[in-house]
Amino acid sequence: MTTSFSSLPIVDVGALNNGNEQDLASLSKTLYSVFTTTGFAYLINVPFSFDHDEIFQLARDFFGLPLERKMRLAKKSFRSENDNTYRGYFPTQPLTASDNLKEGFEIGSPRTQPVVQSSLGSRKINLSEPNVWPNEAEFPSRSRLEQIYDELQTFASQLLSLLAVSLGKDRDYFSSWLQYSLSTLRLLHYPIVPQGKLEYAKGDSEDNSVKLSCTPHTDSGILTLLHQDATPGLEVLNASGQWVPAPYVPGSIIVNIGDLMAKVSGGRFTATMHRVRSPPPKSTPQADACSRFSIPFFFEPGEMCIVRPLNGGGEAVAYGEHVRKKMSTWVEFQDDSGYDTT
Ligand SMILES: O=C(O)CCC(=O)C(=O)O
Ligand SMILES: [Fe+2]
Repeated sequence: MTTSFSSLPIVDVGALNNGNEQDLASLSKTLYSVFTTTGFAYLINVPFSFDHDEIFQLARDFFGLPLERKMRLAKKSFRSENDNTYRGYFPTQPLTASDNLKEGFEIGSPRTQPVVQSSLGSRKINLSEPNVWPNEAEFPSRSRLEQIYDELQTFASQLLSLLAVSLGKDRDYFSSWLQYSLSTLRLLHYPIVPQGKLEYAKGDSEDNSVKLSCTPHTDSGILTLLHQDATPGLEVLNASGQWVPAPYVPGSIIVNIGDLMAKVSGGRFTATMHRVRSPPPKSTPQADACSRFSIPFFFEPGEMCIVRPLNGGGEAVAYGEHVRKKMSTWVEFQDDSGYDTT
């Protein structure tokens, strides 16, 4: 259960670099405490070869491509002649999702994954399909993004080991989950919403004039590592029903628990609801436009990984089934021929 927190805790993960056993044990306890209360935290001293500026420059480079080039990478639901169903680009959908106004580019594992035929059947979405990329000349950063994917996967796996220990298991308890992991690195861009097109959040008792670019949700997987830029917007729901802002803290990333890990922990860890407010509109035509970029990394097990609560209660489910069920609520998997061409 979440608590009535008023800000997110900041956790120093430097112990993962120094490898000191006592520090690691203490970090494991801290993570347990955070994930059983807020479900969300800032992490500092993260062990990456890239910094904030570099990763957001890559996102700006991608979204700066002409729409027609990005649409060549669009998922089949947006461009029927394309083969990719799960990885690739999705455009903004102002007609069906004006309170979810975002474009995105999604990358799975850089390594080829075996297609799980038995789970594919007649289904439209192939969770294990290869990535699609712009050509090298228009976007030379493919290998850098693949490297970033791998670094995020390694770091998330280290956190998972600490979570296993915090739940009374061996460090390697969840390792088998990660064969053919479906983790997704998602570049996101929330454009400025033109005045007059702003959608109001429904049933928001706290403030009826909230404009959203990403509706309230929990993430599906094990945990999410989020890079966000300095444009505010992310808000996290506390136990009192208040939306607590979670703006960028310089040098940090955010971590939050997904549904899967909440389930496996028998409800001890909490998958906390969050949403994103629309970037503020330009106050005058001369004012600087300040659209928002964010880069979540959804850390996920393999499609066939069987997930069951550690305490033995509840039903066992294959992760692929869990994620397919959840997908029906994701805006980028709802067809919309009226994608934004502006
Ligand atoms: O943009 C953000 O800050 C959060 C995005 C998010 O929650 C998501 O994509 O699941
Ligand atoms: Fe999310």
